[in-house]
Amino acid sequence: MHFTKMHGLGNDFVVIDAINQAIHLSAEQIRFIADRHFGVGCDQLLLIERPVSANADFKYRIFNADGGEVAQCGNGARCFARFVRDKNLTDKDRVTVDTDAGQLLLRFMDDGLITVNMGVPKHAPAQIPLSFDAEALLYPVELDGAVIHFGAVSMGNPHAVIMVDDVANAPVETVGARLERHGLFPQRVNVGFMQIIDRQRIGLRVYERGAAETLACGSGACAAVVVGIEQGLLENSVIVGLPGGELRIEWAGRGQPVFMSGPAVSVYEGRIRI
Ligand SMILES: N[C@@H](CCC[C@H](N)C(=O)O)C(=O)O
Repeated sequence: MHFTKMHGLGNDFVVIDAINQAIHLSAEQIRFIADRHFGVGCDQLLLIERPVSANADFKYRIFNADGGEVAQCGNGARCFARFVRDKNLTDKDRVTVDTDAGQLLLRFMDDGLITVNMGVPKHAPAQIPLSFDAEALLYPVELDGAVIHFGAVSMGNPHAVIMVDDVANAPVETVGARLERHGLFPQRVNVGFMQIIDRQRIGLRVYERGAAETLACGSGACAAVVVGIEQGLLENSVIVGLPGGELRIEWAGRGQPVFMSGPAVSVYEGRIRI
């Protein structure tokens, strides 16, 4: 099986052309490929397939390192776009892709970055999903006797966002891991730790569902900015500083899509026998 190792701000991917190769991977095989000791190593594995809708160019599927299939991946979407152009699977400047979270529109920009229309965020608890009856700006959760408050939103995948004073020292591994599997989130959750630096800049670290902390999470960056704007703390265009680099996130408010702009890089080509 041929693959390309790619990354978006250090959030790394094994990307596989499943149009020109017959690929059927079990969850166990995906865990093996993603393993950093025995396999290739990656946060997510991406499969590029033929579209399912008449107006789309491709379909892409996303698997976390734990083997679970999920519906949304912002950094993966930019890598998908770079992959289909580099492999001459398309020469379009605007690409439409089917995902399990709906269609995404991707655009190659003159500055070399890729902008993704990440869709309209969903706020109702049932749509996240989150086990609260009523929607709120912040929800409480008790962990080890302490009450923590978080914002929550779906970007096609579930996100909880906790505000911190110092993102470098945020309890990402401990609180992130506990909240990822907390009973409040029936489909588990991605957990972001956001430090507001000013109204146009935040620092963010994300403990990802099915992958633990990554160097960057595109959908997590969108979720954090949406939560910050909803609370009146951020402008409509925000630079998100992640451990792996920066993304620009733009959101005009309720009912509008979120736009994410950032880089996507190919690292090497490889073959693996499975
Ligand atoms: N790294 C991704 C998100 C990947 C999926 C996520 N871990 C989930 O389970 O929803 C991104 O850049 O958005």
